[in-house]
Amino acid sequence: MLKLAKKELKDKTQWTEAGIEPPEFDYQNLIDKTKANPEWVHFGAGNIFRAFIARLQQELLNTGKVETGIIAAEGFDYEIIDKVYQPAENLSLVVKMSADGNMNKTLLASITEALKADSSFEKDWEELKEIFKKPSLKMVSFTVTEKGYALDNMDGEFFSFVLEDFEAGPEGDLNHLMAKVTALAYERYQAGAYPFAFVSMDNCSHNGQKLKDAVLTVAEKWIENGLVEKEFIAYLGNESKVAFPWSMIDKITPGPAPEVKQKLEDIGFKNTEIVKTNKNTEIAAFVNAEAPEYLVIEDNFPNGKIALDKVGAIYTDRDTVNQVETMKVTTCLNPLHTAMAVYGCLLGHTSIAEEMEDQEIRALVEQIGYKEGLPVVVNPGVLDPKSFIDEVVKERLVNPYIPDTPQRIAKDTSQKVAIRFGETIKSYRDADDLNPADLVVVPLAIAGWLRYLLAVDDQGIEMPLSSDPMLDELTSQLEGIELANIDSVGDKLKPILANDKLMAVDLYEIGLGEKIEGYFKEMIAEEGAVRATLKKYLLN
Ligand SMILES: NC(=O)c1ccc[n+]([C@@H]2O[C@H](COP(=O)([O-])OP(=O)(O)OC[C@H]3O[C@@H](n4cnc5c(N)ncnc54)[C@H](O)[C@@H]3O)[C@@H](O)[C@H]2O)c1
Ligand SMILES: O=P(O)(O)OC[C@@H](O)[C@@H](O)[C@H](O)[C@H](O)CO
Repeated sequence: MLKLAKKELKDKTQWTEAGIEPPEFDYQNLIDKTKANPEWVHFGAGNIFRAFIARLQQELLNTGKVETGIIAAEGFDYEIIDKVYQPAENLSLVVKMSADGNMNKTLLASITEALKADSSFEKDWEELKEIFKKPSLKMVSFTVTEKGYALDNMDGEFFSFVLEDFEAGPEGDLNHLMAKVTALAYERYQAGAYPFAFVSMDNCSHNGQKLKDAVLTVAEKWIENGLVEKEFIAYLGNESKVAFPWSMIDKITPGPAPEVKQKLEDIGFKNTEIVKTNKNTEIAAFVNAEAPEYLVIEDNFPNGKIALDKVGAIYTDRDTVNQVETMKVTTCLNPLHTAMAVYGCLLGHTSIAEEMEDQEIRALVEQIGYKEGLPVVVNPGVLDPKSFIDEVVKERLVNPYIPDTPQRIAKDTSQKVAIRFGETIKSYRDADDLNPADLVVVPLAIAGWLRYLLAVDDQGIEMPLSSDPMLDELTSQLEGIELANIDSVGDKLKPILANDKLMAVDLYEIGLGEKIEGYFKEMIAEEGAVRATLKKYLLN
């Protein structure tokens, strides 16, 4: 039976006959070896982790280049483990969607355990502590979204549940993931101060620094409160002991799609239930993603590195990672995505590939990338920005088989605006021959996001907003703004556009605040005004 279960792995033929590539190693043996000498723990057991990261490890396992698997840890959304990992005995199906419609299917068996990282799940938490005490541990990686690292709000105040963690110390019942992983690092420190690397693989600018800052902040507060010895910070700050390599990861991995579920059911695959958890993760035992993929990691691993460079990843120096990441996250992919997400929702789209057939959206994407982004990109050498953006625009976003939606990408936009648009704005501010006030498409994207937050589409019909930790705060700031009533805007946009944490800079100080207010007002003038505004600024 094509069911994800250890016993079904024994009959390899049933999988190959169904066009599914089974693992070429003994899963139970892998589980035992990994338990004895764990090398890799990954936090954030979501979609990209299985589609890309764990799949690379499977390729290494298939060819005998590594001998242990990955231990998945989930420190936020425990339903993922209960509803997806446990019923499938930690196995998954990875479906790669090519542009010709071909679905390449892999039975993923490189994840050996899935643990809930919280002291309320005593057995799992104790096991994680034991894993962190093992000298063999090389890498602890993360795909936990930008908000997974945030200890404070937009006003720079620590969240109340983080303040509780500062008081509780490593032995307490911790709330925030960053406090939990600091507590686990403390276990390792006490066990022998063994070396290892903490690797963020999230789409945040300078992701390694972001992770390091969060972990060090927690550790400093614990020292201040007399909860751990001050030598702990020296261990965390010593790069030959604990490194925080930077990385860039790229592979468009939408949530599990109904059309893929149907195709899998058609071949008799059983684990097709799609779950939406109470914490808004859309997940299934199968994961669907595009074929292109890029993983660039700073080569800084004090306890040795996994041979990911044998399966396409690039290990390089920090400056190069920074340039590649800046290229992808701040100019050549993610800003295009965020702009087309908010405008796509406003214009009634539910598919990214379909949006690329909408001439205003296509112009938006092309101009934000080629016209305003590309001029400030530094060529990182290992990837060429022009070829990269060409592939994004001409091959990836248009692939009709990638079931991606503007609604997925619009999630958590408040956490991303500063990075995806703010970095380009700063580059224009800092360049001698450029002026941020001359930008058109980047401010149009920001105005589009504010227009999106009104939760009414371009036809004047109410639309649901994707989840975002700042949704209540932002929508209440915009309360009272009405379509076809420009006066209702008043000063309501000002605190948002002037917030340098949200926007990366005070947009009024660099001459963009009023411009964005103007675009916003044009877009609420009447029904259809969003499209008319895009036409006016992009197609003339
Ligand atoms: N999906 C993609 O196309 C893609 C591509 C490149 C990079 N990424 C990066 O990976 C991240 C996750 O993407 P995904 O596809 O796995 O998403 P997903 O929704 O499938 O999983 C999100 C994961 O993040 C965890 N998480 C969410 N909020 C958290 C919080 N506040 N604290 C701790 N953990 C939290 C969830 O529990 C879950 O494990 C993205 O935000 C991005 O930074 C994703
Ligand atoms: O994952 P996020 O929330 O940071 O951003 C949404 C998408 O833009 C993103 O997931 C892309 O698909 C990804 O960055 C492609 O590599």
